[in-house]
Amino acid sequence: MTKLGQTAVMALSAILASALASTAVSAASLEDIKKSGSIRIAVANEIPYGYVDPNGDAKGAGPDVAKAIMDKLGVDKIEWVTTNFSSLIPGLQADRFDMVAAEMAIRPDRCKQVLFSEPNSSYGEGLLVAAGNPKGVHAYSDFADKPDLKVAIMAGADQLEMMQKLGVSEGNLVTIAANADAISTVSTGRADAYAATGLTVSGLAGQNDGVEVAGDFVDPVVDGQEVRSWGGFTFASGNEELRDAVNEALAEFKKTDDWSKILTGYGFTQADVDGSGQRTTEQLCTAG
Ligand SMILES: CC1=N[C@H](C(=O)O)[C@@H](O)CN1
Repeated sequence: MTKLGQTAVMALSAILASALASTAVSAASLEDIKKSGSIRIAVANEIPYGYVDPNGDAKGAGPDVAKAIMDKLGVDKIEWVTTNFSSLIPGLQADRFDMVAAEMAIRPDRCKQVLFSEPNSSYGEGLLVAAGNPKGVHAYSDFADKPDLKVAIMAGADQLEMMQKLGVSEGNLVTIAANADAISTVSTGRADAYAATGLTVSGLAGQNDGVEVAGDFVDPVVDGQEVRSWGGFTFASGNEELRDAVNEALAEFKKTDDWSKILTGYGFTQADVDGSGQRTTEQLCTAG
């Protein structure tokens, strides 16, 4: 390329970069939120983490704690947004909402894309199977050991990485768009089980007689450790002020009985509640 050509290409790249920068969306700041008295918070309709019930009321460990936090911050109005789990991070990045209250697991790959509060919860894994567990599935590793078995996972959820680490091949994975699709996927035999958190699975099993929680469940061991997740509130990168204000209010609220009552009221065990304080977000974001 001639020198003139190179200069033209560089000039064009600079124009493109500045055009892209000017269209980049920036999240509502803590100041904006306090001034308007209103915040947009997303959930992924997953009982008991975050969901909007048929009356339009937001419920779950994330929303109930978020309501208490917003009260402390003097934010009167919460506009609840429901979206698929896989759209939570892109939605924050596109400024569709200011915060996520889905108890999304704090993981290093996600910490590179968004900000997390300190943990609000901790939880383990489970399996949803068809009534009577016709294939006798009891562990995530079954899907690696018995190649004819298929397991459903929700798009964007961390069970994908667990299955990959356990050696489950792509062909044995059935990806569903939303948690609500799990019941039909499992009861019709499209997949032999749905892998999700233990509480997600019991929430679904309680909704339909065609499915049940796999009994004698063997907790998955990945990278030599039994899988445990720590859920937190999520914010767009750059929105540290909002994250810090939420962290401050959360730390205070976690000292109260109201906080633990919210969690146990949604089925979290005392070990889940106590476990939430056993990791910091920094530790979880930098875990190997
Ligand atoms: C609350 C929750 N946690 C996991 C995750 O963060 O990927 C998934 O199981 C989806 N739902």
